[in-house]
Amino acid sequence: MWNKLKTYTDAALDLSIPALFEDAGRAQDFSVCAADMLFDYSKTSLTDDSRACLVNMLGESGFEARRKAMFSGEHINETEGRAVLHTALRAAAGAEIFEDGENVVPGVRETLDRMRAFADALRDGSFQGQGGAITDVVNIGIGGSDLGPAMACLALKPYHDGPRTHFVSNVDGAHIHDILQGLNPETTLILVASKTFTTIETMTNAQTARDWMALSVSDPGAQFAALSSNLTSTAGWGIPAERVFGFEDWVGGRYSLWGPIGLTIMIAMGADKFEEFLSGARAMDDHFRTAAPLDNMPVMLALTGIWHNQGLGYGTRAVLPYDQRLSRLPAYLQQLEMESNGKSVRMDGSDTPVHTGPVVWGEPGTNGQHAFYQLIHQGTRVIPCEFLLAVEGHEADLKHQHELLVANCLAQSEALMLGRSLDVARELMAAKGLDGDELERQARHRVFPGNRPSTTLLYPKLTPHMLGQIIALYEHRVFVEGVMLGINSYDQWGVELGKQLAVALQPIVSGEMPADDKDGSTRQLVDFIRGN
Ligand SMILES: O=P(O)(O)OC[C@H]1O[C@](O)(CO)[C@@H](O)[C@@H]1O
Repeated sequence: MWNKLKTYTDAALDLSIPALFEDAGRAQDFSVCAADMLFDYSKTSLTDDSRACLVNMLGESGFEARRKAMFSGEHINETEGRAVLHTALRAAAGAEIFEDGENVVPGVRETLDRMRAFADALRDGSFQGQGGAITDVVNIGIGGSDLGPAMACLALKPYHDGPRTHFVSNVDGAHIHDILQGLNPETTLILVASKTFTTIETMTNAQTARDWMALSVSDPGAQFAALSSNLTSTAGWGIPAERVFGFEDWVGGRYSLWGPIGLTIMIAMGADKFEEFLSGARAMDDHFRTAAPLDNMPVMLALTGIWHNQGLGYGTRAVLPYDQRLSRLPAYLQQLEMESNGKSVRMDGSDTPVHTGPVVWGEPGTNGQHAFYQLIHQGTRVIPCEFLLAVEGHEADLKHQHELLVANCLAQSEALMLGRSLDVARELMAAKGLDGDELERQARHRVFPGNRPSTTLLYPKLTPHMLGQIIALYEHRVFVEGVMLGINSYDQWGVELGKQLAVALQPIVSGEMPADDKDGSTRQLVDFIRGN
């Protein structure tokens, strides 16, 4: 399958992206409009033929059957024997989605109703802390139990009208110290967010929070709630069932913000707005399962990614939101994409013949422009850039700033594509009065190679509904890329080894055990740490 693509990628290396726009219809032909969004991938080297090849490869990968299998609750996470049904968390009330013969939607809606009642009680003050109404909520979780809700809470700040929300993830005591420092234990609620309820960072931080609270209130446990699928452990931790919000093992951690793990989002902006967030994701689900490939935004986002990474060998992908409130989106996508598609063995146990997921990274624009864009424009590596931009900001009184933001975003994709030729650079230097060798030397530094690919996702405004659409778009992109690669996007065995070794190293670090059986480097590090 991958050999077929090579014919087109070889040819693409000589293509001029600007020249492709001699076709007046290119911008429109190489874009997808759906659900009020525009995804423009025309500033890439994809052509009708290479795109058709990718669409054929998609068909050959068994994509349609796999998509159906996912939405209908089959156990497509084969290495863990689980269904992949995060889409059920945002299904409409009354929908029917079966897993092992049981319709899971009533259970999902029941949990959402319980979340709503709890969030309402916190927001209207009927749930009281030991010093009055809850003013602050701290979500203690890591990975998927942190990145999603933390990203979404920040993204939807204009909609916050509930208690303040905070996130603690790192086992580094500095994190919880700095967050708790400013809070009143009598009016703070702790949400322990952990699918497994065994993650050492989260359980350690939860204990620290309980100790902190016990210094000030008589019943610290009364201000704790749990978001988990391990109901035995939450009970063992003394959190009463009415404050435990559970979910099933068919929700992967990095896909879990649509249910109980999203409780912080619901508390911050209210259950109705949370429903709008879910409805956005649902709209993207409906689009993804019904639209033909060329009109299907997640599919085309994925095929563009495959073209750049597996096709042209560009190993990283920059995600560049021109939207300050999406500043945690790159970190969130790092887990979503790299934990999902960072594999090297296919479903059947064979090695993958091509690279799998790219390195995903990024920062919001315009900040990134003043940091790493230099390398993107003039460095030796080609880095496909994915711009995201809202047509309208929330700050009506700062419209001129939004216009500047928009202009910057468009300018970057234009500069990446068009570049600046040596002739133009020479003219610039001549206009500065240079000539001869010095003109030539200085001009060369001012050349931009151009022909650098980017895509742009435009959306009207970052509302709860729109954020739901955007996140679901990326979730489905990961799915499509995973299917084409033939890998399981829903396990994460690669995180296990380090966790096990950390447990074994802790008594060595603390000096309870010798480091004798460790390698020379680890022994040296331990000696240095102990010696200092
Ligand atoms: O929600 P839990 O079970 O604490 O897990 C947290 C995170 O840890 C991981 O298992 C990786 O270590 C992620 O997949 C997950 O999101």
